Amino acid sequence: MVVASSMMIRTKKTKAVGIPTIDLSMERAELSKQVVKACEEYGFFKVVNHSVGKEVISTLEEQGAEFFSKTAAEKHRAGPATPFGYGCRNIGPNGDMGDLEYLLLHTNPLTISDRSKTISNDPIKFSCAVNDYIESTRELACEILDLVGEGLRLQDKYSLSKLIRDVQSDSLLRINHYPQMVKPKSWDPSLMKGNSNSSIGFGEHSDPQILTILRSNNVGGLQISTHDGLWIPVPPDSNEFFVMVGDALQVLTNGRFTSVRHRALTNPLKSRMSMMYFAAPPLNWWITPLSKMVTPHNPTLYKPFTWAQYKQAAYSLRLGASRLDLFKLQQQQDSNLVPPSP
Ligand SMILES: C=C1C[C@]23C[C@@]1(O)CC[C@H]2[C@@]12CC[C@H](O)[C@@](C)(C(=O)O1)[C@H]2[C@@H]3C(=O)O
Ligand SMILES: O=C(O)CCC(=O)C(=O)O
Ligand SMILES: [Fe+2]
Repeated sequence: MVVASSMMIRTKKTKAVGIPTIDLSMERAELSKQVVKACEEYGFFKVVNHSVGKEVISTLEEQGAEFFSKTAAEKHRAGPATPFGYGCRNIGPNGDMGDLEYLLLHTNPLTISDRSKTISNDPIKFSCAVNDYIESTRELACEILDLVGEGLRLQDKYSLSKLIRDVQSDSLLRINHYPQMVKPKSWDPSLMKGNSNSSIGFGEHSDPQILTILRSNNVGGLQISTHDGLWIPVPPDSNEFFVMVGDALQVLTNGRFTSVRHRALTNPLKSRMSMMYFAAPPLNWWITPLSKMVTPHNPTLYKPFTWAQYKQAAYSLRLGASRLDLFKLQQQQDSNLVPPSP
């Protein structure tokens, strides 16, 4: 591992696994190498020494907490989330359920100001908190994508961040609230995990976008899945951010990076609040492997598609689906079936 440091975590199977932790203040050439390495190995890492202001984070956290403390009837005024607005237990349009409630917002400032009217008694305060947080996390996402551009030695190192800087970007902000869960007598066993007291807050999936910037309060629950199928609990850190590779970045890098599968469990003692900025391109932009990522040895793995086409596929499938399979080139899917030439 070339990562600067890592948090050592012991899973139930007592396998020690390090989650890469990357110090953004380190020297640039080494930093870009570490970012690429973490994206390749895990599709997930923690960043420290980022430039997002503490007040920007705490202001949105306060606004989120104020909203979730309202009565159910008040909260439902901001819903249902189809897909934007307030949602409770239902995730997406295809019957996925989890023990959480959430606000899902498009990052376009006009839609935020409109939505804020149903979310807060002080809509201007709410929309300012949301806009400031989006601006800061977008900058962080761009910084990381520029480091990826440098680490991969792309001709235009800004080509990835350009995808999400556009004013028409389809990026989203989500605030999830996982209430403290005391196991009731009539518990739905399908939502329980093993014999622990935790239930599934947000089921296993990968994020469809380019990059996710996640931050939570100091309550654990997030887990990532390793290549050998183990679930790794991620120790929470309310001052720092976690970065996840999404499906679109997997395609842009022609499979060199893999989008990370993850899930969130509830905590039996404390409620958890997380905030995700999902960095996405404009709807009509094409997602196709970057030319530098395609060589005779690494032929393109995916059919070209627009972000709108990918979203349509994502929303037609269940949360945990491996939706990228729909866009794999037939040649690649069937390569194992082709008999070797004589
Ligand atoms: C079940 C679903 C919820 C989701 C849309 C989908 O049909 C499949 C992808 C899901 C996901 C996961 C990451 C983000 O939380 C999200 C907003 C996204 O872009 O894709 C959700 C979607 C959602 O909750 O609407
Ligand atoms: O709440 C979390 O920690 C993760 C949620 C998540 O993965 C999502 O909203 O896509
Ligand atoms: Fe996610």
